[in-house]
Amino acid sequence: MAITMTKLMNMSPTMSSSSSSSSLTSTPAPAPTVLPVRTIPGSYGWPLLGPISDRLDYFWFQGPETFFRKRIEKYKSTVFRTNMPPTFPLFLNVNPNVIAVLDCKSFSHLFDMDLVEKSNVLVGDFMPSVKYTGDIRVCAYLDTSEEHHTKVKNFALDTLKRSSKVWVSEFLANLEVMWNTLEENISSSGSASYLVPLQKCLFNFLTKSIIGADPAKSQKISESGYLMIDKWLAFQLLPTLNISYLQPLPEIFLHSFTYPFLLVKGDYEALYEFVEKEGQEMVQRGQTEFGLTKQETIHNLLFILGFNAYGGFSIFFQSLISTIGSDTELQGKLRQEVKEKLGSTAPSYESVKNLDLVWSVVYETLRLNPPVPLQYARARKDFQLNSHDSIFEVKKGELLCGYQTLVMRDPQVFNDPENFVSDRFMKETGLLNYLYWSNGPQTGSPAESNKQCAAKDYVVLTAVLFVAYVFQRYNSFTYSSSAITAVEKA
Ligand code: HEM
Repeated sequence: MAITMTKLMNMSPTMSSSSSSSSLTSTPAPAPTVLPVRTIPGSYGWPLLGPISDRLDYFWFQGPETFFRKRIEKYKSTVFRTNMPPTFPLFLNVNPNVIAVLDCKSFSHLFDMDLVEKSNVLVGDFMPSVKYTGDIRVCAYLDTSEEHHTKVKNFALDTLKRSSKVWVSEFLANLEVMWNTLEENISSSGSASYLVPLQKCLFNFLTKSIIGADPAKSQKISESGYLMIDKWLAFQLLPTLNISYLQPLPEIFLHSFTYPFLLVKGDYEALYEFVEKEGQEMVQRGQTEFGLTKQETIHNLLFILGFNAYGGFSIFFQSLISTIGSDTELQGKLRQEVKEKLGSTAPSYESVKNLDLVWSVVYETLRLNPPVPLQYARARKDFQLNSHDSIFEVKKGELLCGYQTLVMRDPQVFNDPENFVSDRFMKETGLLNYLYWSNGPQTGSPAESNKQCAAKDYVVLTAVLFVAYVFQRYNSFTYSSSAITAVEKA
């Protein structure tokens, strides 16, 4: 077992309540060791030159993973100072200075809302223009101390609860359309790129479940709603997105300035009008039950639908499909479990509960490929930050930056951390305390008092339903670079 008692005892106090249920902590633990206080290593470099050199390393010469790994090696520390893009020359009002936190223990400080605040730091010190969200700071940019966060987070949680009546049926119905399309394309062209059918499936299912509106009611939205959201997301996030090919063109044209909202204004207004007209029940509920204005309700619903849900699932399902699609042995095991435990019973909340390997594979995919790899939070006050081996002094106002892709490979917590171990979460259930993809432990509960993803449980369940559906329908499928090239029906 990878986690020793001493290591668990030394985890941050932020882990206390959820960690205590871990099966790994059931025996008395030895007293925690006293850690040395260290100055945070690393530097921000010369003004202008330091940030631009770090930006070029991050996007071009090294890429995000090597960028962080090289600095861990250089400073012999998982906590250090560095710069994060976007930076100079045209981001003069963005401060790129951060403290990187790259192990499970230091990263968990990002969840302690007494120590950190999350106002406007969703993607770092840089914040896309509020024009993209109707001049409103939507939920994900609000700190827990703001009254509006309480209102909107509770609205989001309530929306999900209400959507649960149709969540599974809508998802399965749209999955059927997706796989029918893929089969037709394989028959006609020998191969089927899955991105567009997947995004159409996600857009339809999420719009019906979250907004309570049927995209089919508007020809424009049903044909290109998913594309409108893709563009809206891309223009907001371009300065922060890693694009590894065709360098230096991305550095010059995509990472050097912000893109005006004007480029997607027409699309966003069409989506707004659609929600206003077809999602009346939800729009009304936001106003009467949660005290939001009509505009606040619609812009928040659009952000939850487009950014949180559609954006998150689009990334996550691509890694789920490629992970399972590239491993025929794993497909055999999943098929066997689904056949034995589910048979021909339709996948539902209840019927998928005992698919232990499927759940473990979903968790392991989230561990190795966290869909939202970067998380930020600002120190609310001066405090001491612990890594596994040291204590560091953090000053009020400093920005912490966690890169989950490395945090989720913390060798102090995970055995064989770099490799995909399909049954990892079947063998060690206590590990769910250290699965952080949702900006909180998988054992935590999203609430108004924290910034954990409102759909923490829905996301995992939806992925389990996806795998169960696929292996009820097929014995196997063949995957090759973003395409399905063959399916063998069950
Ligand atoms: C695979 C899909 C998803 C992923 C990977 C994901 C991931 C995340 C992450 C990492 C955060 C925290 C961001 C931060 O503060 O740094 C977050 C917040 C949030 N997510 Fe999700 N999410 C997904 C799906 C959804 C869905 C389906 C919904 C709702 C229907 C949702 C609603 C929210 C909301 C409302 C917040 C803001 C929480 C707050 O401000 O307190 N997410 N999500």
